[in-house]
Amino acid sequence: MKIVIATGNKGKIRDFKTIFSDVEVIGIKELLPDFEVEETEDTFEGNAVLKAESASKALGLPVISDDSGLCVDALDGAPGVYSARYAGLGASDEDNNRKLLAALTDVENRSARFVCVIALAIPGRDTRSYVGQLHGEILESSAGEGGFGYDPLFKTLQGEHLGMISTEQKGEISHRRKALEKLKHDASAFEILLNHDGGADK
Ligand SMILES: O=c1nc[nH]c2c1ncn2[C@H]1C[C@H](O)[C@@H](COP(=O)(O)OP(=O)(O)OP(=O)(O)O)O1
Ligand SMILES: [Mg+2]
Repeated sequence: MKIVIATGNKGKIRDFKTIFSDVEVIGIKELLPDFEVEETEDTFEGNAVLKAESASKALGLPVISDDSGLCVDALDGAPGVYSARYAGLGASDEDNNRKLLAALTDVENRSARFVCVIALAIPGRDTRSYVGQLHGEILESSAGEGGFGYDPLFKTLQGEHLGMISTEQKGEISHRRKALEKLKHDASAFEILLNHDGGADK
């Protein structure tokens, strides 16, 4: 079984591979090295749909995408859908993390949540999407080397530091896991996603 994911983010692909241990996960760049989609929508769902539909159309196959980010209460939900470009276009995770810590200097309310929207595009069908969230807080400084993106700055409500736990542990609790569970519960759609040949012969 194979699943194509319309993402160029290696951290997301690693998360998906861990969560889907019994399915082969293929990043879109393995099939279409130049795949890029401009994220022009102002919601996670909107951008997730853009990415999934564009990849599905290009391949003629069912595809999932992931649009995700970090919403900080004290910043009115920022960086939100702009999480990847918070410190500017082409910003690194380190640049974004530095900017976030600076924005929260002396801020007491550090509550935040990760949001993940997975869209499933199937040729000839309406695209569906599934949301998962993980609540927690932003640390005063980074902790651990694990994960990707904003993980080293995040502690869950249950006290797990995402930069200090394994990919397997993150895969049990993450916003990405929660969105995927919803997709799995949409059994007929999930069935179609799994029962195709993920472009291996293309
Ligand atoms: O579990 C996570 N742990 C830490 N950080 C995370 C996570 N999930 C998303 N994030 C951050 C990374 C990036 O700054 C932004 C996603 O932006 P987003 O546009 O969805 O992804 P992206 O541009 O890296 O790859 P792509 O669009 O090809 O899927 O949120
Ligand atoms: Mg992106």
